[in-house]
Amino acid sequence: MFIEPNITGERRGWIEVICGSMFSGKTEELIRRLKRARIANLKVEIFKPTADTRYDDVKIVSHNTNSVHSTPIDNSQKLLLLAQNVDVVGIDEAQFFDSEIANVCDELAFRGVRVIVAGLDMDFQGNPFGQMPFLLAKADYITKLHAICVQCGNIANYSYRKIPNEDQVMLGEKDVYEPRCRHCYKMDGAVQ
Ligand SMILES: Nc1ncnc2c1ncn2[C@@H]1O[C@H](COP(=O)(O)OP(=O)(O)O)[C@@H](O)[C@H]1O
Ligand SMILES: Cc1cn([C@H]2C[C@H](O)[C@@H](COP(=O)(O)O)O2)c(=O)[nH]c1=O
Ligand SMILES: [Zn+2]
Repeated sequence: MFIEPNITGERRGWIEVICGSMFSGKTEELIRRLKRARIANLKVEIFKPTADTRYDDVKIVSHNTNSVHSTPIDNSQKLLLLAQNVDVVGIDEAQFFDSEIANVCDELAFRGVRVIVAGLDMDFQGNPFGQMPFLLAKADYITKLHAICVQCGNIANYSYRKIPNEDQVMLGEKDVYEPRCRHCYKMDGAVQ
């Protein structure tokens, strides 16, 4: 479990990235860390991309219906304006943000903000998703989570798409995706 660094005195910023497959618990872990920051009386702001309308237009919602209020934004630069005088910034579904998201998070961290980012490291084809590789490169702390493979019960690293659609972006839940381990992901031809 991630334990917050114990920093006293001068405010210091950093970037935490929470990654993994769908259903691995990224949103739950993001919510857990943000709630703890609020318990510590820190000023917290939470953002998600406007593209993510799956469960709710405004809230961040985990697959087990845990939720927190967030601000949807269509451009990562808006974080620099909206996150002024904030101690902690939470960002969900980071894979959907534009090419500046990693630089924006870096700038926030240099300003002294604790930035907690959650996102899919791989798309359904097992390729790096969006700007996640850049966020992972700039992160001070990385947590990689795993779901349970619905086929065999081992730990799952992949998000298997059950529907024949080649677009990288396709919003969905259990109707479209299932978490699978490497072996079960390969079994159904997801790897050539
Ligand atoms: N196959 C699975 N493996 C693990 N968790 C699952 C699975 N199917 C459903 N869940 C539920 O999903 C929750 C995690 O949801 P969430 O935090 O939204 O994940 P993520 O953001 O990584 O997609 C788990 O606590 C569990 O209740
Ligand atoms: C693998 C994969 C996923 N997506 C979409 C599906 C969901 O709407 C989100 C992931 O949400 P979660 O919080 O991680 O469960 O991303 C996609 O568009 N393309 C993909 O390849
Ligand atoms: Zn499996």
